[in-house]
Amino acid sequence: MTNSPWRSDDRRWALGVALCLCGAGAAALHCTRRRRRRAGETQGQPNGTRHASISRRDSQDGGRVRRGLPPRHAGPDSSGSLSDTYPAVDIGAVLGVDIGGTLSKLVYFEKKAPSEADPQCKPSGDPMGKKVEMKRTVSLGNLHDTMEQQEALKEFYTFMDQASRVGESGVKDAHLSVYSHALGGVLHFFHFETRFMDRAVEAIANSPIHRNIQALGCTGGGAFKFEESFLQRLAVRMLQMDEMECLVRGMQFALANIPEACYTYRPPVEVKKEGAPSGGEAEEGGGSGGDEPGPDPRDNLRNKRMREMAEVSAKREYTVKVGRSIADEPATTAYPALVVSLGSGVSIIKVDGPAKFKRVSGSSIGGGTYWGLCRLLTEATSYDESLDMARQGNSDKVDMLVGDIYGRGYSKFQLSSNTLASSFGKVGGMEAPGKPGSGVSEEDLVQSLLVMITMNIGQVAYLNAKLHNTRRIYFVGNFLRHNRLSGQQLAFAIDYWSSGEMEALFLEHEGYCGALGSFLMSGTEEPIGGGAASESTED
Ligand SMILES: Nc1ncnc2c1ncn2[C@@H]1O[C@H](COP(=O)(O)OP(=O)(O)O)[C@@H](O)[C@H]1O
Ligand SMILES: CC(C)(COP(=O)(O)O)[C@@H](O)C(=O)NCCC(=O)O
Repeated sequence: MTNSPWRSDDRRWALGVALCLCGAGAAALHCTRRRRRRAGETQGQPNGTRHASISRRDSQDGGRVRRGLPPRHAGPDSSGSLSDTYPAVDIGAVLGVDIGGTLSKLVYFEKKAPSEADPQCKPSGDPMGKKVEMKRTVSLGNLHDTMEQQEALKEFYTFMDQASRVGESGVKDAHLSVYSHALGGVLHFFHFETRFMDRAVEAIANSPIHRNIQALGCTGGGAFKFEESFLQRLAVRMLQMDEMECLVRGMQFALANIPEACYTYRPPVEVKKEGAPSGGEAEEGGGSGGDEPGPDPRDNLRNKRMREMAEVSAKREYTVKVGRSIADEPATTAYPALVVSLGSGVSIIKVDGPAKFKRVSGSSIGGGTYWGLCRLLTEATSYDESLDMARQGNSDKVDMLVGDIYGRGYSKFQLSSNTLASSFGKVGGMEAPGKPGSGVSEEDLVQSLLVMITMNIGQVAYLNAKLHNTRRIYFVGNFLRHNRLSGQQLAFAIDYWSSGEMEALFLEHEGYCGALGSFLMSGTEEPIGGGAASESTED
């Protein structure tokens, strides 16, 4: 791609912010130079201590690991010049970053009285989130102590307000902003593509915001990959945190503190039976398709539920989004649960209790696979566009169905004629696939691809849930962003394969759990080593 979201907007950012902040940009440049020098000095310390030693796991304190931000070091730098004194400000505590293989996610916190913010967020008591109280308010409490801190925060929030949309890639997900009573303020969410990280770093270096950030909580692979460039270019230290732990912590916090954080999809026929929510697309479920063989008395449909689902599966209609407040259920039903992270790749985590988890499996066929193949197969210029295309396509044009092979359904094993038998299976038999006149559109291809990747993830998730005896499967990650189709498919597949024993669950803040966890954890002090939270090893 030749378009550069960051480059095209660098000037706008810097100019806008400089104008708005009455020349703060120039001060920032001066400060950047000082900080760069300072970073160089840190690296050259005689004892060879590198900045990486700031990693939170390294600083032991009486048998505990201090996870809070390291103390700010205001005062003269090594030149001894007071005029070169570093600003006695560090607002890094309001930030949490998750730098993944494809997307970089930022969560930032803005302290507000409930009356100042939309009262969207009331504490709830989801058992999956119980006892996951973060002592985050401890470090947030000091943030407004001085005028300098307040000015720095104001500057930062102004900057982020202006950055609500940066070029093609930077997006503030304003619809996800939420008030947290537990934290006493609003959580905001922002993301951009990691491939633009170098340009993002340059844009930030040329803006005033980094000068008041000395260290910030960071997770994801990029916390390691970009550590050096953050330090050298911005003099910002990354406090590295494990991505699985952040993911679980962030998710548990969201479930416990954000009402309506969790939902699933159900078939209209089922929702209607239970009482359809207002606006639900309830309608009668159809039969199993006109070309189906009649019921075979020997078939082994296990029960009525299974038969109903086979009917629904014929139409693949898990279309109704249903809020899932599981707060009133006993905590015993909340665990164990499976968390499936649909990022560039797929990670599967078994959660046994608050902050008690283990990474049990993974798959390289994930969101990155979908988006990569999509770029090869179509002209889609953005992820969102590709999903809009998928919604318009007809994957049956390229997929081979059971009916294409049997000429009917395979009733002995409850495979209806429109069950997907082979993704892209028809293409092999086409005269000139991909050529004009083949009758296959990009929309058809991308829908087939989306279903293929989704079903593969669903199957890996289901088998792991079976293996680890988990009834609930939480699907998170940005593959589910702007992507109802995959959510609906997963809800259907998990329900169908498990004969209604398991449930697929989703989060409104699906892509931000890791960044949220990194924000929350960068202010906590907790024992590690032997603690369940550090149990993030594979089987
Ligand atoms: N704007 C986008 N650009 C690229 N991929 C996107 C975008 N929005 C969602 N995605 C999907 O989300 C995936 C990345 O999910 P994410 O949870 O952020 O993982 P990671 O941490 O590996 O970046 C991509 O592989 C893609 O499938
Ligand atoms: C390496 C990762 C943990 C990185 O996380 P991501 O940026 O994809 O969210 C993930 O891509 C993954 O688990 N991949 C699959 C590795 C495996 O086969 O288990």
